[in-house]
Amino acid sequence: MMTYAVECKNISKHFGKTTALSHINLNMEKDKIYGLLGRNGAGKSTLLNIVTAQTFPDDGEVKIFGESPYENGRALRNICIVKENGMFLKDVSVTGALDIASSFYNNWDKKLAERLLIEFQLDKRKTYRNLSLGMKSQLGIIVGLASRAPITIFDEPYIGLDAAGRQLFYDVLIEDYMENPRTIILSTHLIDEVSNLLEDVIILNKGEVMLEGNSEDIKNKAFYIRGTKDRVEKHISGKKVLSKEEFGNTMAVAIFDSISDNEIRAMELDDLAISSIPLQQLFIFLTGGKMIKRGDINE
Ligand SMILES: Nc1ncnc2c1ncn2[C@@H]1O[C@H](COP(=O)(O)OP(=O)(O)OP(=O)(O)O)[C@@H](O)[C@H]1O
Repeated sequence: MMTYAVECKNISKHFGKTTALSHINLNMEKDKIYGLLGRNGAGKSTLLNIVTAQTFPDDGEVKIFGESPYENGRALRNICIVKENGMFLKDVSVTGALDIASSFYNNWDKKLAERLLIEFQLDKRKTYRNLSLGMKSQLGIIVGLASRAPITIFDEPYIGLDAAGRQLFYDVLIEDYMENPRTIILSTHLIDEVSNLLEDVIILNKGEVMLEGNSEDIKNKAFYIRGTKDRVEKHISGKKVLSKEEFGNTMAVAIFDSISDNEIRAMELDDLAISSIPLQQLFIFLTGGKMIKRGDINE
């Protein structure tokens, strides 16, 4: 039987009357990059806090490489979570923070940490309290990447980081992942920026898994189709339509469904324009207010 890097079985979590997570079932494989996506309040951080044993679920079970992470130091050394703040004590210096991290993670890569300090131009002597928002993000990213932890989680890691800093993060992440594969979970709102990095996507919506799967497979089901109204309607009959707009005799629809090569050829013969929907736009269609349940999407 396959041992997953992360297994979530029927996890639910409530805060008072708020349901943060409801019956979450997920398996994440070893050595894969996952995107954990969801609107504000969807439950992403709560799920990641449960996976890293920082919060207890009300119900359900988490396993990290087959073991419960709760009060299990050995399992926790396999996980590095980088969050937007609160990573280190205020008086610790950048050097001190890296020393602490290096003693915790078995696969710590000192050279990578030093290279990133130079590339980010982060002053090693500064204490955590004196770092700017972006510098705190830089330190978190250095720790996350240099930890080489078998499960590395980035929960919105780049608050305050400029576009060049984020690009550096993505570039080093993919470069180092190719040489040292591990399970990486990226939770972010900047979907366009990371969509090419993600092998699998998990979309949480209102505490439930709305969609999960291979990102290429998902992108291959998401199309805009545009043409004369009657022809568009003929070809989309029976397909799952995410949005529909009409301009006079023209209709533009966004669909999320399997389309065969034959169907594409038939649409082209009818002069319909077909283009793919970027992941970020698909995310907006799926989570943009309308309640679409998992069962409506995953056949
Ligand atoms: N400690 C807490 N006490 C009370 N409610 C909480 C607590 N933590 C989370 N919640 C609630 O649980 C829900 C999920 O929150 P969570 O932080 O997991 O969402 P998120 O997807 O990470 O959101 P964001 O993208 O805004 O960070 C929200 O309704 C939130 O208000």
